[in-house]
Amino acid sequence: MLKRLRTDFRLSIITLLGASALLGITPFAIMRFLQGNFVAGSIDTSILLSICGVMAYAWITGDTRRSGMVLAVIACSGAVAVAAVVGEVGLFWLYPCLVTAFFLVSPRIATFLNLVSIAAMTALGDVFQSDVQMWTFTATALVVSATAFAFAHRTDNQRERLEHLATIDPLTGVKNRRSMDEELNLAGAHAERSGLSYALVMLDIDHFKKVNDEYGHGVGDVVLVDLVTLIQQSTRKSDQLFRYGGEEFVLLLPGVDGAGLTAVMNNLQHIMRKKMRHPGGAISASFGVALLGPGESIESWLERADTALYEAKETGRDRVVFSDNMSAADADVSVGSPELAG
Ligand SMILES: Nc1nc2c(ncn2[C@@H]2O[C@H](COP(=O)(O)OP(=O)(O)OP(=O)(O)O)[C@@H](O)[C@H]2O)c(=O)[nH]1
Repeated sequence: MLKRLRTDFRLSIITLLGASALLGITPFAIMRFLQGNFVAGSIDTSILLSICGVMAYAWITGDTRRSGMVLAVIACSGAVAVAAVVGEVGLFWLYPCLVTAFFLVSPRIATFLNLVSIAAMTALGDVFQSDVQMWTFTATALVVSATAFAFAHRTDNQRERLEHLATIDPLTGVKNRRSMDEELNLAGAHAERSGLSYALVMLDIDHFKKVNDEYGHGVGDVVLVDLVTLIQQSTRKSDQLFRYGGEEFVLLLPGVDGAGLTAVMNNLQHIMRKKMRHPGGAISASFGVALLGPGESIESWLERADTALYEAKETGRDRVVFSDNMSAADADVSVGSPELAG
């Protein structure tokens, strides 16, 4: 439970808001019933129950996006309703609700909710003792909203930037190994649910060290970027390329097997041979290919592709080797040879 609170920011805000609502609104609900103000007491009770319901929904389903949205709407509309019933003292509740909305939904939606709530409050002219009080309230509420927006917008940008830094390889712009682990797990779960076939291609540039040694790291970097561009141009949009490390890449291909996979690999190798160049001439790559087997773990899948790549390197480079788990018939290659013509 504590781990979920630590790792899920929105869930922690929903829980904090729920706990604050329980502690902060309950005494007011009781007091209003005791004072005979049943309308205000009922509104407080409804807000309390709704917040508790949303909090329970968020914990059970993990859907904090929807829960956050509902909670932000409940908080803002609840504050307006309370002010409409109890008058001036109810105004103060809107301030925390305006700020909280920015923690629960996107800055744009929170701003919209803020403006609607402030406009609704201002429209309830009876709540205010004077015009000066009304405009003071409107101005201060707008200042609170604008400040909260600026803060939330900046935080969102920083979060996106951090996410980018943590998941994207800065040289080539493709996803890094960390993202790959997540995507492979998703692919495994999807394959189990839907039965869709997934192929994994591990590829490694041949004699890349020579390129670096002879022409410098700058030229090596250009070769890496060219390789990524070439693969992305030669594969489908749904295929995903990851930088596994150094000059090694992983290509995840959904929905291909058998003859289709053989054709994809033939095509890729053909294009690489034709177009991959460095100042000293052509550049080749070796490929290890594995199809995800039924019930197979991601680790075993990766290991089979890696073993196939190792075999491609050991048997001369510039070739494609299918993992031996893939039958020759599926791969549309001759029986007894797991590799395509090198
Ligand atoms: N330019 C550049 N080189 C890199 C980068 N990352 C790793 N390398 C280099 O890639 C080379 C990999 O060398 P090796 O592992 O010996 O592989 P190889 O020379 O391609 O040999 P084989 O794979 O056996 O064909 C090393 O020289 C690394 O310095 C990078 O981001 N940029």
